[in-house]
Amino acid sequence: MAATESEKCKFLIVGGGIAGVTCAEQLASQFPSDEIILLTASPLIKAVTNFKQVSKVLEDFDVEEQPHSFLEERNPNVRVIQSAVKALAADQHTVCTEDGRRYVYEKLCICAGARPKLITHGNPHVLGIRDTDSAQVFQKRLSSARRIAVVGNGGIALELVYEIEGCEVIWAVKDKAMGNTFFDAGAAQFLVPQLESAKPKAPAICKRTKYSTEACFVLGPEHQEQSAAERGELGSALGPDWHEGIKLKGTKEVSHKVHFEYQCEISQISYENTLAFPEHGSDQTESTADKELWPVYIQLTNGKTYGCDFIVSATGVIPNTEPFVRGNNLEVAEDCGLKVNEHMCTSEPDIYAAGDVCTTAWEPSSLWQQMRLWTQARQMGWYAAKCMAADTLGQSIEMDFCFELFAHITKFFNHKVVLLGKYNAQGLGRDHELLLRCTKGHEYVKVVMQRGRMMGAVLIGDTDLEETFENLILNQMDLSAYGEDLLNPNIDIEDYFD
Ligand SMILES: Cc1cc2nc3c(=O)[nH]c(=O)nc-3n(C[C@H](O)[C@H](O)[C@H](O)COP(=O)(O)OP(=O)(O)OC[C@H]3O[C@@H](n4cnc5c(N)ncnc54)[C@H](O)[C@@H]3O)c2cc1C
Ligand SMILES: NC(=O)C1=CN([C@@H]2O[C@H](COP(=O)(O)OP(=O)(O)OC[C@H]3O[C@@H](n4cnc5c(N)ncnc54)[C@H](O)[C@@H]3O)[C@@H](O)[C@H]2O)C=CC1
Repeated sequence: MAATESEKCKFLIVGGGIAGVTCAEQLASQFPSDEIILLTASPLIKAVTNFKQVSKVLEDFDVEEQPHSFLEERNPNVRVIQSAVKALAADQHTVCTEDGRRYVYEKLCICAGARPKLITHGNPHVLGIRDTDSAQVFQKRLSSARRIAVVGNGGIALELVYEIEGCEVIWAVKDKAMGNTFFDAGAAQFLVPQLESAKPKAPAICKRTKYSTEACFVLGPEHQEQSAAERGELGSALGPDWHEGIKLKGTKEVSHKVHFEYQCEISQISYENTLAFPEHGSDQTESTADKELWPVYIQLTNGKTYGCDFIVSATGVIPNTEPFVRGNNLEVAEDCGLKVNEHMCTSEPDIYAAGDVCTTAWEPSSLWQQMRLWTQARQMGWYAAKCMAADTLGQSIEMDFCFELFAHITKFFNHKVVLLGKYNAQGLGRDHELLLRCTKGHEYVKVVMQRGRMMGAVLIGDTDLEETFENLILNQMDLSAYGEDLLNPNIDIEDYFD
């Protein structure tokens, strides 16, 4: 195709992450005689394999990072083109890519994901982790580090502070307890002792989504200092177990050495040898009183200062919307995601969005909330394809059942973690109560009840309760009569409700 030529297609998908690939595959199976074009900025795509519906809403699947040919071989009517979208003209149904090509679509699904929302940009001492490339840069910098600072209190920070060995970690946490996006102070208290002991030799086996990559963790010279994101390239997001097989080790002979600084943020960053911060502002802990020189210094809002080798900003994500929003009437939410309605449609005709790039703007079920996670990226990609197909065929479609109940299975600090419904009583106001069961080092079970109904649960450890609780939350049965017996370990709760 000549550089100025346009190519027409019925379905155009942008993004080779889970959302885009799932959307393309679903459309390919529904429209076997139409070509589906998938445009992606990244050289590899994410393929979902071994998908199993474990229960009504819990899913289990593997994710593999694969070359484009893998998707084309699985779906002969999908063509993958590696080129980043530079502009969208929604009124002309046209997308332009960085290599000067134009694609005229009938229906477009934007699945461009997100990138780290760093505390500051352009600072070589502040790293974000998103894709294989940025993980490689992090690993390389860590290998020569004595002390790093981690800022943020969500998924990435939780994983890092547990996985890093041989390096002191200063963890600046905005909240009163760690892990605020996933659990409450009680669960945090249950998990903290894991940081004070050495990591077990073998990781706990936890049946849940697995991640593997074809790309090996060997750095080319061009990757040594800068991540692809810093070079303006956009890779797709890592997922569960991304750190397995990578050595996350610094220069010291320690297992875990995490120093918590709660309820504070970084207020200032200063560079090599400048020692810009008055020492009287620091407390005289081992960490702050030392006279070692560091490449970078952080000042916290609690007045303390620390020197470190670099800082990891694990402070959430920002959706990749710029090339799509410019010049169009796409509505954008407060978190910068493309707003989508209950049919995954944006505010522009024939444009859909799914995964991390979008923000759900429909009235959600009382037991569901959006979180930028793998499972939701897959579900949205799949459902967006169903909606695109229904609109093309003039059919109606109902919201998929997966949006009825929030469900997430993951692993933190070598424990299986299951989150269901309003697991942190999100939006329930004061009108709720919590039931707790905890065996130190073994399991932590928290149930959120409202007017006798189960609204959510946090299950840490091998509790085996997820399916039963999923059912109890979904059927909204009045459980007042059972009281605290709901969590009585001597009662087989499954028999109760059979
Ligand atoms: C370190 C890390 C660990 C995680 N761990 C978990 C976990 O344990 N469990 C979990 O559920 N979730 C986890 N997540 C979140 C999960 O990975 C994401 O929510 C999910 O992968 C998002 O998928 P996506 O397809 O929406 O976006 P992405 O995977 O980001 O894919 C976006 C795609 O769009 C392409 N793209 C972007 N802009 C353009 C453009 N202009 N033109 C063309 N292509 C473009 C990119 O190249 C990429 O292929 C983790 C995330 C990170 C960063
Ligand atoms: N096991 C899992 O399910 C995992 C999921 N993920 C996902 O990957 C994505 C990226 O992960 P994270 O960056 O950890 O995002 P996150 O959204 O999970 O957490 C961001 C954290 O940063 C804090 N924060 C925001 N701005 C801050 C600031 N200026 N100073 C201090 N703290 C600040 C927030 O309060 C929050 O605690 C998320 O969508 C997350 O859900 C990541 C790792 C593991």
